[in-house]
Amino acid sequence: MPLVTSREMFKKAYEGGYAIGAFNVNNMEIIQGIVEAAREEKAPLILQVSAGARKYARPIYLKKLVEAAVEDTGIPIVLHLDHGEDFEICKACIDDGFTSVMIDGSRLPFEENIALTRRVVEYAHERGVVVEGELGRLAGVEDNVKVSDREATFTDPDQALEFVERTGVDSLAVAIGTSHGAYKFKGEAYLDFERLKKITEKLPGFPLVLHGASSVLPEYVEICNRYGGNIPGAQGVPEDMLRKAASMGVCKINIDTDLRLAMTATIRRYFSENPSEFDPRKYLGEAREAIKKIVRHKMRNVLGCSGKI
Ligand SMILES: O=C(CO)COP(=O)(O)O
Ligand SMILES: O=C[C@H](O)COP(=O)(O)O
Ligand SMILES: [Zn+2]
Ligand SMILES: [Zn+2]
Repeated sequence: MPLVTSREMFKKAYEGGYAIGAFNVNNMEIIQGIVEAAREEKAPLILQVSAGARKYARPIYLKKLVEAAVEDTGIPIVLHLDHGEDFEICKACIDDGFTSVMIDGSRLPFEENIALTRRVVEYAHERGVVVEGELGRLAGVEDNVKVSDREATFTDPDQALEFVERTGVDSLAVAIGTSHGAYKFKGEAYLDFERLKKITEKLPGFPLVLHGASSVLPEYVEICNRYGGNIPGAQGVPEDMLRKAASMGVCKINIDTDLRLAMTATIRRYFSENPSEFDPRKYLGEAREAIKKIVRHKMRNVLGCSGKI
């Protein structure tokens, strides 16, 4: 099966009240860990590539690795651009064979976000590619710009409807209190489910996307810190909140930080317990296993997409 778009996946996910996991990829071990999990869970999958990932691995390497994953596993995989900041990067990815792109105009004034998103949608749809837009701003570090909690603005439900109608996007990332990275909440975790409900009511049947959805599992934070790391107070989105979001029109749930933490915790522990080992295959192999384990857990116990191929 070749790369697919998310159109059918989202339709089924919406109707079934579950979400598809969108996992960020940066190298071979991460890709292999994720796709092995998806294969064993029989789960549809979105692999997403950020501008930073393209810069790190170089576009052709990621593309070829994902192609290998598609050929090797035969599962439906979407190749998605995460947080495309301008028309040019979206065009480059579309021309390169991506089946989905995100144009992130959320930093722009409403009208400019609409104009930019509309332009990407026209280019993408002519080529059979789907587009995710974003309205509202997440707190935390995004696009290399620090957005303070104060400036973060949640998605307005009326604007969401107007945005979708005027741009023709296929899915919409909304801001309801999540943020990127490992420090999502200072006190108790809070997501604005009332707002999510209003957005869903304005856009019935329309797939929504939740960014910044890592749970920052205490187990991995603890291992990082025990073996020389220094990430005190890291906190993510509780998994039952993600389950709830998935039952309320959120069809795509973005996870990157949890994979980074699992990988780093595993490698830190390996180095500490095996000081004389220096074969990268040993520690990267364990890191790949850790990624597979956490992705299987997410699919089966949180997103609900296991067995949905
Ligand atoms: O939203 C994300 C990628 O677009 C990832 O969010 P996390 O930092 O919570 O993993
Ligand atoms: O949303 C951000 C993702 O976690 C990707 O992060 P990155 O830009 O460092 O690759
Ligand atoms: Zn954004
Ligand atoms: Zn994001």
